[in-house]
Amino acid sequence: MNQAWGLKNMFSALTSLPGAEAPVVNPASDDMPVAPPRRCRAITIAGGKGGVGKSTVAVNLGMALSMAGHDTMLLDADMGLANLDVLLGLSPARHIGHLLDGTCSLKELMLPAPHGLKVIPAGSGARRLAQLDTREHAAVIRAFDELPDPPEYLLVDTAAGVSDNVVMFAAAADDVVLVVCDEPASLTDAYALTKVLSRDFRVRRFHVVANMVRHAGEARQLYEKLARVCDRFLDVALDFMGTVPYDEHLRQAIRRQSAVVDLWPASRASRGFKQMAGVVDTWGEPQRSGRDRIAFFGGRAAPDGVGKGW
Ligand SMILES: Nc1ncnc2c1ncn2[C@@H]1O[C@H](COP(=O)(O)OP(=O)(O)OP(=O)(O)O)[C@@H](O)[C@H]1O
Repeated sequence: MNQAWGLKNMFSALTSLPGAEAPVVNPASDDMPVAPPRRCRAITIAGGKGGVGKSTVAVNLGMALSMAGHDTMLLDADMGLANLDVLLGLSPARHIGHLLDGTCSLKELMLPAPHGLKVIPAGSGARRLAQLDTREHAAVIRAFDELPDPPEYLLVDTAAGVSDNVVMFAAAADDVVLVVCDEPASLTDAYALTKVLSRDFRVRRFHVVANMVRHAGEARQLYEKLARVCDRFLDVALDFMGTVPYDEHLRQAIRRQSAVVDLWPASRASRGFKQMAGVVDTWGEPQRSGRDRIAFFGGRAAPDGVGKGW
């Protein structure tokens, strides 16, 4: 089996509720079918370049989805340099490393954030975590299978660059969001990531968020620049997902270790995040299922050396 394709379907499979395809019979009414439970939609937030606002978008889009009544989970996949817990003022006692060494479950790792958002912290300052191999990343992805009640949305915040960590989580997700801002390196790095994901992992669709936008028209220009070069050289489709204006409220919210959508819901940035949450809500359920592909990682023991010296 092509590994990339396997992973892509795996993530969807592992975050799907058991029995998601089959109509469920309501026990109260003998044979009256009820709607099957909704599948989890896994959305990876990437961008290539550091500092473009990936974590900011992940936290605020995640909380905007929660505020809109969606069961939402945020996974910090910036292993070794985690910062979502800091952005939200959370104090994790454990991290993904403890999940990998088997000393806690995904559910035990989960931290509650405001408005019902759930956060899975990655751990900071552990070099070993920043060097997870393919099997270890796969084990993290597989751990979602343990969740008896997967969320409606799983947002995955990734690191900068095109490391294995970033491409595995992006390739495994249902959607990839590219966060860009008006800096030449942001567009070239976003293009490089798009190229790797499309060429090596067959990711064909990307959603673009223009961040730190300072004037009307800048967001569209950014999107069009990236779309033009991708159209010319890659076999991908890009859609424009939304805009976050440059907004000092965001920096103040970070200093107060809170999400701007929580502290200042009427700010310009918050309005951008809420619009984006509305866009995500139109995507509906992921089409892919592939529960049978769970066997791809099934039965693998914890990789050697995992959990030593976090
Ligand atoms: N729309 C915005 N308006 C003002 N400041 C912003 C905006 N978006 C992000 N920032 C600021 O830019 C900085 C970088 O943001 P963030 O940490 O989210 O980027 P990142 O892409 O996740 O970075 P890294 O790759 O290093 O993890 C932060 O100080 C954040 O407050």
